[in-house]
Amino acid sequence: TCAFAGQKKVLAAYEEAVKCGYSGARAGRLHTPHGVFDTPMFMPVGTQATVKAVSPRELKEMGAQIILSNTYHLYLRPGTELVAEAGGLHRFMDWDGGILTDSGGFQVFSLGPLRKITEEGAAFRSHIDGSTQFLSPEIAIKAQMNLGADIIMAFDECIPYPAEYQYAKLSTERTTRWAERSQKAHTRSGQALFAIVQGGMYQDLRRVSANDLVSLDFPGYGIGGLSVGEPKPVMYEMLEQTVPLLPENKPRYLMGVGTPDCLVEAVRYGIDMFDCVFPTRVARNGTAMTKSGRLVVKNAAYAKDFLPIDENCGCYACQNFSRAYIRHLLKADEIFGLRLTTIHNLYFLLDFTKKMRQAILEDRFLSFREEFLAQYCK
Ligand SMILES: Nc1nc2c(CCNCC3CCCCC3)c3[nH]c(NCCc4ccccc4)nc3cc2c(=O)[nH]1
Ligand SMILES: [Zn+2]
Repeated sequence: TCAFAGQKKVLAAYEEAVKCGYSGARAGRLHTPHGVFDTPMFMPVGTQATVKAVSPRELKEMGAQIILSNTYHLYLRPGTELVAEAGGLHRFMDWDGGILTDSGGFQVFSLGPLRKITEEGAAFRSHIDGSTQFLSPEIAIKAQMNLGADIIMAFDECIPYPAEYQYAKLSTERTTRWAERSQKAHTRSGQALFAIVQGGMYQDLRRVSANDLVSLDFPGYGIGGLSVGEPKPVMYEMLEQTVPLLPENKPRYLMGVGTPDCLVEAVRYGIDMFDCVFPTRVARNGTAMTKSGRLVVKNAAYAKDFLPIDENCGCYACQNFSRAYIRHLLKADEIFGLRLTTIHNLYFLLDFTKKMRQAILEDRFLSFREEFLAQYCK
């Protein structure tokens, strides 16, 4: 099971926080069949059963605990039965840490060119061969049981932004019915099924969604329908409305959020888990993440810069190579260049969540947040 046990709540800081502004920040431990993991945590994304350009050994070395994979992609190719025959995702990709799979809801609505949503589920065209496919709560849960992740997600609709109130209401109610169907279809013990809170950008719908899903009693909760183009203050407002309604002793997973300024704000509201393609995606076009913002190492300015991307960074790229060298590799289309920027960006975010955890445990999270935000330009 996936119990959120042994969470350490530093009451003194919270008391202080409550007086000068809400802080639900917490440092917890997540129990799964593949280990006990520290939160807050960033989860590297491996869409097709690989975190692009890095090996499982390098992921372990940089401190990755749980990685993501995607039901939508693996269902289309190579097929989830094949992965089950291979012994499941952990065996297939040689990863013995934690794995979380998304249910495919988001990808169907964001990748699928054609999409028709009914009470039954979602019809879409495969982005690989254009064939017509169909996903429902039952199909998505069966696929995730085949893949064998430690944490799986209920089949949901990520409401687009902006959306009319009426549409958001109907979709959120349907997502709750889909969560119940996901729960009924989930028969694999030792595997945790998280529900996903929706509600668009409407406070009342967010509260109804959270309350309905809490009464269905899941071991953890994703917060969906955010980071879909809404202004950041709106995202924070939705978090403020939603997170306090979720059980304190269960993990909260903010889906698709991955820049450090958003992570530190979300942790303040009580989020424990994050995933985002951002760090690996921008790495592949030569952008490195640093505590003062982004550094486009491909720029001519770094042609003769023999310093590392970040001299205080402990990652393999910063310990051994210069900006000039990495820029040269990227300009020469050398795969090793992408590997180095990816390793740096993943290490940066994994290390950032470790630093937030330490700050929470030492009663200094709010000052950590202030200092970080002062230095980080979006
Ligand atoms: N079920 C579900 N998933 C969501 C996701 C996918 C989370 N990442 C899965 C991961 C699995 C492995 C393959 C990759 C995806 C979201 N991602 C975002 N924003 C990302 C916004 C973004 C940020 C940077 C770059 C691109 C997009 N909002 C999301 C909302 C939902 C949601 O309501 N329901
Ligand atoms: Zn580095």
